[in-house]
Amino acid sequence: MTKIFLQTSFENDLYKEQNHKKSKLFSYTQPIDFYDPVEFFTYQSSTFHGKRFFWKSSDEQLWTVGLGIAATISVDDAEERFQDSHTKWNQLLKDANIENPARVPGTGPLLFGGFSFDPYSEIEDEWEAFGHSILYLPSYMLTVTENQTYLTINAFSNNTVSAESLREEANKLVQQLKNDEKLLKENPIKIKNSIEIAPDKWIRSVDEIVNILKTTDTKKVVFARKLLLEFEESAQPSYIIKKLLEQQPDSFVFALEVGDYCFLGASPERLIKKIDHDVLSTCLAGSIGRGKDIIEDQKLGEMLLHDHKNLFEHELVVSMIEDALRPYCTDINIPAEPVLMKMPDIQHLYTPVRGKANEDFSILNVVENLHPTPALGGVPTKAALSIIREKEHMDRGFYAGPIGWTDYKGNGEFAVGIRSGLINRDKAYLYAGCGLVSDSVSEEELKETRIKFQPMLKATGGEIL
Ligand SMILES: C=C(O[C@@H]1C=C(C(=O)O)C=C[C@H]1O)C(=O)O
Ligand SMILES: [Mg+2]
Repeated sequence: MTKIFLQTSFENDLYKEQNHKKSKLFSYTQPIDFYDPVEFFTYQSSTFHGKRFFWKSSDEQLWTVGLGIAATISVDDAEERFQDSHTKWNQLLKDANIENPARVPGTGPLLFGGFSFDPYSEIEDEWEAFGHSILYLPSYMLTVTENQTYLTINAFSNNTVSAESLREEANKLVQQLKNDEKLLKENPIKIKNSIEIAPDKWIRSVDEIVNILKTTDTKKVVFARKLLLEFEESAQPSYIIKKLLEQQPDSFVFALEVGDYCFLGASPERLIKKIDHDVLSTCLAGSIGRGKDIIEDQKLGEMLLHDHKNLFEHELVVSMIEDALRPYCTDINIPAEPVLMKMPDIQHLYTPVRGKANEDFSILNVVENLHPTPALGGVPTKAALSIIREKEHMDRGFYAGPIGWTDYKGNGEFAVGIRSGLINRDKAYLYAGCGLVSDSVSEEELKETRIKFQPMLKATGGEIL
């Protein structure tokens, strides 16, 4: 039987063209019985630790989990990261031998990964392993969609790999999964310390920025801060993922591991989704807390829907997303007024943007055109980014950057990596930001970031701030 190379072939190796000169990608997908995605993520964690990803879409239409790395696409030139990733992905797929009879979006060869918020930021130690972009083609991938579970295996070989040998490999794995002892029991994570990084200084910077917004043409700046958590022991991402799924059922739940680092979170904000010709982006900006009962909750919601400051924060996002999608879409449809999106700790103003992809649409290029929207950057983008660089004094890394997947058919979905944290053994940084406009009040914005820390704090068993 022809030898096939599974996760060991490109382990810890960047995708280099010469490696793939002779070897080509063999990909095999088959439907299997349902298998729990979090259990799959935990399967043989000593082997796959550091080379895994997890994704659940906010509408629960797609779950995908990757174990092991068949290839990594990362790029040297941060400025060209979207275009270069797109080109390398197409090269990798060019002579690929793909067996995927069902051809369901999210199955077959698929890249999962993300991009840093700011390609010009200086990378701090904690984000070193991620660089400015990282996309994995997994060795083994589980997809749950449309009430069916699929297993995909990707491998490179210089020889012809028969579908038969990949099928055998798949069957072997299915058998092992069935026999696997379920490991997830209770959440053992305990927080030792939680330290907000310089909140007083952050408040002073907010005042300075608001002053700039009052006196210049800059209209909005999204300003973020971080919080350090220290755990009693190393925190396993599986437990945090499990909690996020339980506690934030309407969010995207994502995790991306690079060595001993795991970037994960529960984001309510879709950047872009494309399935066949259908395109969906969402504008999410403008926030208020949840009430302690239905009456108070409705009152807060009504206030948000009519609040000038929040409507302005929101409107800036809608018009930018419309402009960014126009070159790639026809039939763009945008409701005139936002509605409420209620998450467990917070409610937001929400406007969906729909369209049909034209022939110029390619998801990584559209992500490039959209990122950063004024929900994460500001207006005008350039001025806002330079204020963020000057005042924030932290490396956002992948926080607020695009995170998601694209398959070999060009389908895909990216969220923005907010309500998130970077876990490294017994430490984590959590991130939260908020849209500042000229009538922002710094104390209120601090409160808003405190609410935005809650999903990750609760999932790690932390105290409510
Ligand atoms: C920046 C964050 O959230 C963004 C800012 C919002 C706001 O200021 O109202 C709302 C949703 C997000 O677009 C975050 O959660 O860290
Ligand atoms: Mg806000």
